[in-house]
Amino acid sequence: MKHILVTGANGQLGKTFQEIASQYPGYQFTFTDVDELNITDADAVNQYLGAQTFDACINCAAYTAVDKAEADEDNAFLLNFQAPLFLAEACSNQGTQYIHISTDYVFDGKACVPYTEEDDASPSTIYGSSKMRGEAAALSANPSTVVIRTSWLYSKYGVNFVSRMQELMAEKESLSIVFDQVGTPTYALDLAKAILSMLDFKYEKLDEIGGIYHYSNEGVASWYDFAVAIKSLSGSQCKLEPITSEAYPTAAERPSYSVLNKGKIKNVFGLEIPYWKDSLQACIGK
Ligand SMILES: NC(=O)C1=CN([C@@H]2O[C@H](COP(=O)(O)OP(=O)(O)OC[C@H]3O[C@@H](n4cnc5c(N)ncnc54)[C@H](OP(=O)(O)O)[C@@H]3O)[C@@H](O)[C@H]2O)C=CC1
Ligand SMILES: Cc1cn([C@H]2C[C@H](O)[C@@H](COP(=O)(O)OP(=O)(O)O[C@H]3O[C@@H](C)C(=O)[C@@H](O)[C@H]3O)O2)c(=O)[nH]c1=O
Repeated sequence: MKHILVTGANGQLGKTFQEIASQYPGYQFTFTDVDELNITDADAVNQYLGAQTFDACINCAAYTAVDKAEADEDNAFLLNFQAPLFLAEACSNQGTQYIHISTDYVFDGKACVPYTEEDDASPSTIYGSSKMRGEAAALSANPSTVVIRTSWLYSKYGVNFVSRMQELMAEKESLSIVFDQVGTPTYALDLAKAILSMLDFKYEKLDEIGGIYHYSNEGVASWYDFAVAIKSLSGSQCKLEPITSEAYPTAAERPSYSVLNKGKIKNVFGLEIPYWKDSLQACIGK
């Protein structure tokens, strides 16, 4: 029986792991959030990982408020850079496989073909910079770290673009949504299952293939396209207007293109990835 520690377990990805845990009888899960294990406390992290034997630690905790981070740099870096370093070091000391989640926002968005793991990260936001530093710190302290970059995550838990759109569509007659930022939505349930199948598929060898992997759903969409699909699946009558980013100023400037190339994760782990609209239907239909 493999023992998996999930940190940040009350966030949307963490709750998704909680939802599916019973479908994986080969794994024993320990779920922690800040009250049980504050990952910004190095001593607490060392003690927690030293007190029990974990085969893997999946870190779902992060500072994810992209606009707020612009004026809250210290806290964003504490959670997204320092804390992953503490976890990666503690995992290395204990022989625990560290799985770290990162983001498409490490890219500046100037590309026009999907980003591979070899492409240079050059974030334009504090959130993206803090996540980029976190990836690098974890990999340098513990080269067997598996970093999974994902994008536009949604689920039935917490606040995300899908829940926000559904709420706004119910309140307003019309919404304006940017169409010049393009990426790929990712259903947290698909990501969680992919991570568990990675642990299962080549678990014995996982520590030999540390590095960065890209995972999102298949396909490409703008936020406007995403909103149109949410509207259609939710049966909303709200009018949606496509606008440019210039017409929707935000504290953090999002990448205009952040599609991830998933060739590596599919080749190494033999993953089959669902198309984003099918997964959206699976989420909203639930
Ligand atoms: N959301 C998205 O669209 C995307 C997310 N990602 C990445 O995916 C991962 C999961 O994101 P998501 O599930 O959306 O994140 P959430 O923001 O939903 O969840 C993060 C969780 O971490 C908890 N947390 C905060 N501080 C600490 C701490 N010091 N110690 C332990 N736990 C803490 C939060 O608690 P509290 O709420 O009380 O602060 C929350 O429960 C992150 O690494 C994120 O960067 C990547 C791409 C897209
Ligand atoms: C609510 C709203 C947003 N938007 C725009 C703003 C922004 O450019 C885009 C997305 O909005 P959000 O702020 O909801 O999403 P954002 O917080 O940028 O989402 C990001 O979160 C982090 C954690 C990640 O790692 C990324 O992969 C990505 O998922 O939609 C509109 O155009 N109209 C609207 O009414």
